[in-house]
Amino acid sequence: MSLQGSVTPPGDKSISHRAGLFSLLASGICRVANFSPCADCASTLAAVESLGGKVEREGGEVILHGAQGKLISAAVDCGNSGTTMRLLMGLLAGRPGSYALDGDASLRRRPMARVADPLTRMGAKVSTSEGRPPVTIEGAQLTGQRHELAVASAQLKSALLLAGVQAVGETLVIEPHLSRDHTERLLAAMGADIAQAEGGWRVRQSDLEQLPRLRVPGDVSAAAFLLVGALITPGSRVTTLGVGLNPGRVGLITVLQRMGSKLEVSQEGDEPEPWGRVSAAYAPELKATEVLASEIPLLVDEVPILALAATQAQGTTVLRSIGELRVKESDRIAAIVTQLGALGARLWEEGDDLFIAGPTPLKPQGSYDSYGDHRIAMTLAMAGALCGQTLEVADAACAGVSYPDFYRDLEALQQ
Ligand SMILES: O=C(O)C1=C[C@@H](OP(=O)(O)O)[C@@H](O)[C@H](O)C1
Ligand SMILES: C=C(OP(=O)(O)O)C(=O)O
Repeated sequence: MSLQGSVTPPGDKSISHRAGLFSLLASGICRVANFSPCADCASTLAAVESLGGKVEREGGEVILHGAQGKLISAAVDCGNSGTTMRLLMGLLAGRPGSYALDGDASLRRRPMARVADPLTRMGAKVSTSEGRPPVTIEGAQLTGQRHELAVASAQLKSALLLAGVQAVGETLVIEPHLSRDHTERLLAAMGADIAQAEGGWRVRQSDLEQLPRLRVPGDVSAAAFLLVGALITPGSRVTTLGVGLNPGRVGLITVLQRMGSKLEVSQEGDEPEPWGRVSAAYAPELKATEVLASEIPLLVDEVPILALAATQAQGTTVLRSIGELRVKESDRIAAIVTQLGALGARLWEEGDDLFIAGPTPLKPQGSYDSYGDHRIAMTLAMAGALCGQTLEVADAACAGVSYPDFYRDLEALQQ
């Protein structure tokens, strides 16, 4: 069965989170079109409301009423969403009040000390449970600091910039490798005093004003599953429409092009960020590649689906320094190795590097596990599509964490 046709993926999850959360600090009213319908962004909107922000929904748009930093002390459930929790930590650290942040069993396993420690240096009063959620915050007056991050993480960088925009003095954030810059772009558009400096970003205390309108581009990380499906499934051609093309998010496209795939990208607009269409056609002669540590943040959520593509490429693909994947919704390295391995793929880990030898025909037998991780569930669904069958996957419905209509869109493409 091939994949044929076009798909409009949901609004970008990262940008939707930021639009929702930043309204807590800003004045004005923002009408957001194409806000992501995913469960993670629903957690963000619920968090905004529990902290005193006003959110309305009208004709498919989300209307955010700026709370101007006047928040209410609250216990906030961040669900499965690391972005919600980490960005809120930075945002709430500078607000007067007491806040408690918690989440589901997966989020409770994820590291938060990487955010709590630098915030503490800025004067924040943050406590964690041995570096993990639940997190409590007593708002305090923050002081700007210079931060050189040990990990390239847009969530950590964003938390510190959100603290910095409320802090006395200058805050500088320098990453080991560049990561997505949605926070920097949106803060600048909302009037923040933010600029590039010393290879990172510096920010000063600023009043923020919401954009009156914001149209969220489609989520390229959601599109990625269907595009890779088309590349590896004979006879396929899929176009994804209206997807975000932020340079910090298109690492998968660059790597797949290097592997010899037929991927076409055409930019059609640049508001609020570059966006356009991406088409993929079956590529029978994919070649293995080496993906460098500096490229990983640009495709961090696409590693599972890139690993599936690599099982169909000639030679051994190496993904360097992907240790961050161990602390996502599941240990994604373990999940990829066991689940793709159970399908017959030849892949192994060496330290924080992942090796995938191809091409290997995949042969479904028995049942598979998503570990409750949406990116693993969707990767397994695309492996099934390649094999022309629907795999039995435990908790396949967790795809809704980022892409609620994923199975409907996949089915519509299957010919
Ligand atoms: O900033 C963001 O919106 C995100 C950043 C990434 O996490 P890290 O920055 O922690 O790697 C990514 O995995 C996550 O899905 C969304
Ligand atoms: C890691 C992810 O999200 P978060 O960190 O926000 O839970 C993801 O969407 O793959």
